[in-house]
Amino acid sequence: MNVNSWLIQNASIVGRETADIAIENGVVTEVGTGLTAPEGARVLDATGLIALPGLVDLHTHLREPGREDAETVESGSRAAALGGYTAVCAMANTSPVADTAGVVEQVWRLGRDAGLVDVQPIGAVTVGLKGEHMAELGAMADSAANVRIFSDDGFCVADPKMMRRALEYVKAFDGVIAQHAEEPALTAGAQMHEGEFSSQLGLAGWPAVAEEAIIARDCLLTGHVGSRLHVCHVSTAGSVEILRWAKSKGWRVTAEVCPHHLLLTDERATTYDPVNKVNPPLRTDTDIEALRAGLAEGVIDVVATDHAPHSSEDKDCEWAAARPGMLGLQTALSIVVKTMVEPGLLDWDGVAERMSRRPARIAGLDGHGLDPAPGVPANLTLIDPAASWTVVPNELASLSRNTPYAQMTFPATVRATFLRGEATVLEGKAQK
Ligand SMILES: NC(=O)N[C@@H](CC(=O)O)C(=O)O
Ligand SMILES: [Zn+2]
Ligand SMILES: [Zn+2]
Repeated sequence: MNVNSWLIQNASIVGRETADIAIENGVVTEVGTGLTAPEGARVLDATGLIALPGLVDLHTHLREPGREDAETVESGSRAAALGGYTAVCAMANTSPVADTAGVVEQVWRLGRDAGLVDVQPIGAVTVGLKGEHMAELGAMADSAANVRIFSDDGFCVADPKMMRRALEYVKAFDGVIAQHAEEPALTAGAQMHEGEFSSQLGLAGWPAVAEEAIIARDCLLTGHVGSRLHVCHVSTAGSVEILRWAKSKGWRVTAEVCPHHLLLTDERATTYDPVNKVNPPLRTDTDIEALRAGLAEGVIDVVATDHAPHSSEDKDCEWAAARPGMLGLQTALSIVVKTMVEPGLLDWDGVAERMSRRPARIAGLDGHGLDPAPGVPANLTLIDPAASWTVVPNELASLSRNTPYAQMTFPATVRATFLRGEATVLEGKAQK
């Protein structure tokens, strides 16, 4: 038996026609009806399931090196595979920071050894994420990790001159600067969204303008320099308007929204449960509506998880002391189904576009984000759209437990995930 050869029968291909998918040695060889199994192949009955190109996450925090108690490359990879992902981009805010060829190669190797998803390291823009000196972007790009996205995520590249230089530098290899848009002078001490609830609770607010001012500035810089900007975790209605304007200029700007910003509001802070503390913070119903519309329209290109595991010592404390961030990899698809597919804002092709094809294109991940067709690497996920599930924190694959969705029931489950024909998930269970 060849572990990378399969006949997947009766799957709905990206929500369209029902067909069989034949996979030989990790590559799709045929898509059609009544196919015979390749030699040595295993057969999987996918009646009622939807086959999507494997999901690609542009924004994942694995905590290795440095905080292996919160997540390792392997545990995060497992959570990703269970969430339907075949590739994740690993943020640079590790310890040490991924600001050298050595560290990005280490993360890349750990991902390859875990073998559950392709782990594509993101490199830091500045040394130690400090915003003072540019990191060795070229050396990271030329390394075995082949870095194309650079980000100081967790922190904003606040100095406009540094941002301009970084945008200019990455043009040489068609790289992207992914910005955590937060004007630090406007968010000092901030604990949650600045609005009705922050006044009520007496917590320092994080105003929408702190995000919007940086996005507007960076769009202008990118337009001026002719480089590529990607905006991380867009969270406000005003940001969507600015992005629409920047795109109308033809500037090379892309943007992501996180599932939690499509579903949860700042009212969650009234629980004082730090599981709801995240950066940028949960916003308002008006923002949610604009983010959903922007994602449907394509002003926001992709859904990214910002999976941010934190140990209980960093989360089970009072609100002000807790680290911001929440788990995301295993719930992202279900939340997109709930917030976008069920209300009729996206169909399955739209989901494939925003969770697989576009993120793969932005990250330059060849072999990902491709619909099943002869000759394409078999990176696939099989979804049961009719099933539902309830989030039980202890059952998640992450080493951390900081999900805001405990005991919530969501539509759609991931039944199987294939990485180059190897089943990383079968019957909803991780295979290693
Ligand atoms: N989103 C968060 O609240 N936290 C992220 C950093 C970040 O994405 O800004 C983390 O690394 O924990
Ligand atoms: Zn961030
Ligand atoms: Zn992040």
